[in-house]
Amino acid sequence: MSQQETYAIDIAGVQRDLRLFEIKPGVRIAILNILGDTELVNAAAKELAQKLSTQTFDYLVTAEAKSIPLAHAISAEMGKPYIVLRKSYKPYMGEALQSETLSITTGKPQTLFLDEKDRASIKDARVVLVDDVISTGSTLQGMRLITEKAGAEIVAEAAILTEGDRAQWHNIIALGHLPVWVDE
Ligand SMILES: O=P(O)(O)OC[C@H]1O[C@H](OP(=O)(O)OP(=O)(O)O)[C@H](O)[C@@H]1O
Ligand SMILES: Nc1ncnc2[nH]cnc12
Repeated sequence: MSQQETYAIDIAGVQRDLRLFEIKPGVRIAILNILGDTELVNAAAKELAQKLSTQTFDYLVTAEAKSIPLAHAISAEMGKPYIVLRKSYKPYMGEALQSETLSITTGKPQTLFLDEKDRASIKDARVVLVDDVISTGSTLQGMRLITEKAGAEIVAEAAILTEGDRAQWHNIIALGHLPVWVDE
């Protein structure tokens, strides 16, 4: 196993040393946590907004939690509203739609909920799905299922970084890619 503890990356002109973390025995990923990192969020949002500028859409859609500031910043750049799929249900969400995910970082199922008011907003709308990192794609798949169930059309999918199997993610609008380190 490599002794490397961090992974250096340039994201939209911002340098960061991402901490390597063993998510399961023999498998390590470089953790990107954009919460609180205003410089990185704003730089990434600006570049992603530029890449999305050719798309005609009504809403950005993201999943709680770490990618919320990214969706907010892209929304501010592009003047388009955003919707957050929540990971716990509150009674005020009414007849919410739900779908199950299993992200690489969490290792156990999580449920995404689309509030009934947001569900009404995206019916027949054109949406762009946004995530901070797309790794196994489980969160992305959950977002796809729930937005399609709500009657939205997905016109693009964007992330700051993709991760792992690069070939899977050639249709994703992204600013870079992260390896996954697997012990021999
Ligand atoms: O492609 P996947 O394997 O699904 O992984 C990607 C997801 O994993 C992380 O979220 P996490 O589950 O850690 O939740 P959090 O943002 O609420 O911390 C990340 O923010 C993505 O949403
Ligand atoms: N490298 C990573 N950092 C933070 N969240 C992630 N979710 C999936 N891969 C991730």
